[in-house]
Amino acid sequence: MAIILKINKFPIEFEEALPILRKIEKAGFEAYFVGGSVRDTILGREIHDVDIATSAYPEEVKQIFNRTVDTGIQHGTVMVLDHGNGYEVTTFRTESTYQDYRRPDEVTFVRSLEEDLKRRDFTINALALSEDGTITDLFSGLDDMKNHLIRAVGIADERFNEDALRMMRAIRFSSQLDFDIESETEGAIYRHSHLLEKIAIERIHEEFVKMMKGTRPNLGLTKMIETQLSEHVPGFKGQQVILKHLSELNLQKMDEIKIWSLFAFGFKYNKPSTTKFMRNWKSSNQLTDEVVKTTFLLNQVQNNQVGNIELYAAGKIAVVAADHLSQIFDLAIQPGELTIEYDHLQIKTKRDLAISAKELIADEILTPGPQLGQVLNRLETLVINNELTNNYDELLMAAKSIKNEGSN
Ligand SMILES: Nc1ccn([C@@H]2O[C@H](COP(=O)(O)OP(=O)(O)OP(=O)(O)O)[C@@H](O)[C@H]2O)c(=O)n1
Repeated sequence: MAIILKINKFPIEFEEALPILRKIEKAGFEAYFVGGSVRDTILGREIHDVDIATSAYPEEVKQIFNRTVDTGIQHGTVMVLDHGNGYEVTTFRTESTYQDYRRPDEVTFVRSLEEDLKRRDFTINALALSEDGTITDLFSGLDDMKNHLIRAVGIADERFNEDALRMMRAIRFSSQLDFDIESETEGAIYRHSHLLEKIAIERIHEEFVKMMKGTRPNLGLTKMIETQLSEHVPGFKGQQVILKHLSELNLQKMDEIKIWSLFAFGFKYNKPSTTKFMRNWKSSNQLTDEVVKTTFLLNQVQNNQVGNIELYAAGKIAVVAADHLSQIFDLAIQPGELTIEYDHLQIKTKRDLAISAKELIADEILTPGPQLGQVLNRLETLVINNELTNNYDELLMAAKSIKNEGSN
């Protein structure tokens, strides 16, 4: 069994950060790379943020470096600025500080790496990498990596009690890495699933989307149902049958709009219920708007009600999303059909009309007032439906006759 105990070549992100580790060590403290970047390096995945853990207390870190920012000093985190990069350097600590309702003063700083690794969530996230490439693996994280397992550090119930979001993180990692959840850990998620309701929805949202964008979203969704976590997130309660059905669809390559529309359409939501669902997940207005449009368009596809007006109202983003989802839900349209039809529309917004309000006034066809708006709306509809060509002269003539119709 080949266990890597030493890394021979650091990825560039670590190379660049090595002087930071060395400087801390030179001052007489310990310092390691920790967390996701170590995990992802060993797995050969791209790394994001380089996190450093140290035995130096925050005030000591600040003395070692010239340029630091107190990004989270009460949690023990100081940002060290170096050649345009910022590194989070965090003092070893025992308490989990992840729950928003915890007061920062509950954090206990310690000098021991072991104490720090012990309070981390999963064995694969509890590895420390030192400056010479040695990996400290106190909880068989490397074995678990080899066996593709997400396993809580120590007693799973304790880890989830410290921070219930970790249950969603387990499922997210399972989907991202295509790992299974070790059975003790999975059992603890099942027993503690209700604790998820204590967690800020924004944090759950983030993990949920990462899970759905992972390599195995189907696995993630199935695990959410099996562990009952799905019973404790907005809109999913009591929907196991539908969720199970959704978990069997092809969920690859979905962006956020498609992800949320998948559920809204799956739950047979109309416009107001989709909006409510999105609000409950604390989604941005922009995302909510696109999801509402996509879901509505999918309903129209299902009911065979899609014409140019519907495509125009939905807009390109929703049209593309609905095209993809129509295939996933096996609705009776061809791949890309909506997008092709949308692209053929003569205008995509009112601004594309070949005549403007200003020009109608300048040509003395109309004067400012409600009738002007009505005529423009009418022209817009006629052009969308290809009953008129979007050309200045044709629109001018049409505007005249619409006006005359109105005054007769
Ligand atoms: N609820 C949490 C969140 C984080 N951690 C620890 O803090 C590290 C960094 O956390 P974070 O940056 O949130 O996640 P990563 O594991 O780095 O994963 P990713 O970058 O993919 O989000 C984790 O690896 C883990 O050791 C934890 O124990 N419990």
